[in-house]
Amino acid sequence: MRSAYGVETVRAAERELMARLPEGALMQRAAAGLAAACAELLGRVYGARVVLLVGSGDNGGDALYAGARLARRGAGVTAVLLAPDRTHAGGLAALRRAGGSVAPGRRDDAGQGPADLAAAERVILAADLVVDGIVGIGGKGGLRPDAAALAEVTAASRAAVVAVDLPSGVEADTGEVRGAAVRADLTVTFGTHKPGLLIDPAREYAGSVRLIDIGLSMPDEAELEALQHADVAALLPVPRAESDKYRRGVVGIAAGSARYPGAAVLAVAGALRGGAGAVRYVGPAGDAVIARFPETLVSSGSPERAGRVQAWVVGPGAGDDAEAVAAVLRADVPVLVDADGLRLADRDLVRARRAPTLLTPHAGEAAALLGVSRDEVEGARLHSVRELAGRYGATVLLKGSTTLVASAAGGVVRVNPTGTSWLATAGSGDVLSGLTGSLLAAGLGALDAGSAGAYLHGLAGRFAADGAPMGAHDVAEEIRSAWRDVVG
Ligand SMILES: NC(=O)C1=CN([C@@H]2O[C@H](COP(=O)(O)OP(=O)(O)OC[C@H]3O[C@@H](n4cnc5c(N)ncnc54)[C@H](O)[C@@H]3O)[C@@H](O)[C@H]2O)[C@@H](O)CC1
Ligand SMILES: Nc1ncnc2c1ncn2[C@@H]1O[C@H](COP(=O)(O)OP(=O)(O)O)[C@@H](O)[C@H]1O
Ligand SMILES: [K+]
Repeated sequence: MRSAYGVETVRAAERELMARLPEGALMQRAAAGLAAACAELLGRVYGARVVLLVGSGDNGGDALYAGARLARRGAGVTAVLLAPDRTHAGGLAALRRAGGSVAPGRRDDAGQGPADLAAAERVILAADLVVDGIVGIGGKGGLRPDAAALAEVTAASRAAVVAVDLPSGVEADTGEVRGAAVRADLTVTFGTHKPGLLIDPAREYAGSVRLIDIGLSMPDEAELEALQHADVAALLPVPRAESDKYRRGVVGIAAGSARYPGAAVLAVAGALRGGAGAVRYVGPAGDAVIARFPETLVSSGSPERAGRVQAWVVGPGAGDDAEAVAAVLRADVPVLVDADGLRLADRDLVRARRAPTLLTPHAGEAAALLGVSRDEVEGARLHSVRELAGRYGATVLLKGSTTLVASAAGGVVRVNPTGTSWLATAGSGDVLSGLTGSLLAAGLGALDAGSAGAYLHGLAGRFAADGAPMGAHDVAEEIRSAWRDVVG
């Protein structure tokens, strides 16, 4: 399990540890890890041109001490100071002792003003490596103009960019990015991941992320967590000697329409690979389903008369069949609502349910449910998924470049680490809903089913694409390889 904690929790853990350590020890640990990562990225430190972007807090202090270490190994290190009078004094002294220099300030005489942008631009454009120590977990709001200008110059440079703790300009707690932010190739983060490093759009700015252990001990419950293979393997159902098809769970799929029979086929394709013992299909696309998957138990008419199921999936390609959605929501078993079902589901009916409900919107569907724009959802995924979960009293899986799963009761949010943008292909969401519904039928809770489903689906997408375009049915076919990879 990879866990991420918000700023307040990190600060509390830092305070607790700092009280037991000599002053400055934590910053030295951070700087040592940062310098080692920079050296590795550079390959050859001696003679490398390194520029430090230094803000007024301890994030800048980390950059300065790391820069001093690199200077001692022969790099030419120049610091660009955003606020010379508030620069970390110890870090700046260490850099100077090691032979590093400071880019000229705006007042030519003593060079004491904030960095002159033209001078900063010259050194940044000539650098091999830029170390972004503008701001870390102390950041508030979008970058101020001076800092934003440096982020923009850095983007124009061909230097490798290493962000200290976080790319400056991204929100640590949410993954939101308001205005300019530094785009890093590598982010070296300290003590623990922060939610912003795992959630888009901020995640994209972070590049690859390296975690440096500085000895913090974090609470058991994280704010955000990403399952790994072993966590998913422990959740996946395995048939035992006493299993039969009913005991393994029957998943009902109420999906598809005369117009969209393919959605039914794809949802069934996912469900057949999700661990339930049988898949029932109810709806107008029975012929298409049975032609492709003869093992499906097919019926038409109302879901209420389809026979017993342990979980329902409703909505993919369902058109306007509001009655089928209402009938499924009245069933006292776990229900997954996707696609058209989201539009048709009555919120009070969802809220009144006693069995678990899992809603699986993409950003556009979530936007419609929340009454905001798609951009707002994509810019604030964590907020959006929590808000929807609260409003509907349901577990919500928000799909997209960062898939998140949140429970109605709050608590930890799961982020899926396996996704791939190749999954942005018509019908792949239908496969996900079938697969995840099958996991619900097999007995997983809604948070676990959603996160294990997204995990397998992401992995299957990677296997199916393997660097080339693929269709949603290819994803369904690779679920079995993904499953084997996870449990193997
Ligand atoms: N507290 C600790 O024990 C440790 C902290 N470490 C480092 O310290 C950082 C936190 O340091 P600080 O609390 O000093 O905070 P930061 O250095 O992250 O940021 C605070 C400074 O940035 C400025 N600032 C805030 N928002 C800004 C914006 N939007 N645009 C431009 N400037 C802005 C503020 O004026 C303030 O001076 C961590 O991210 C990490 O890099 C590490 O050295 C490890 C140990
Ligand atoms: N840019 C992306 N990166 C990673 N995964 C994505 C991206 N875009 C879409 N996906 C995934 O692809 C699937 C698409 O689902 P959905 O939007 O419901 O499509 P459809 O309705 O056509 O089935 C979801 O699992 C989603 O998380
Ligand atoms: K930073």
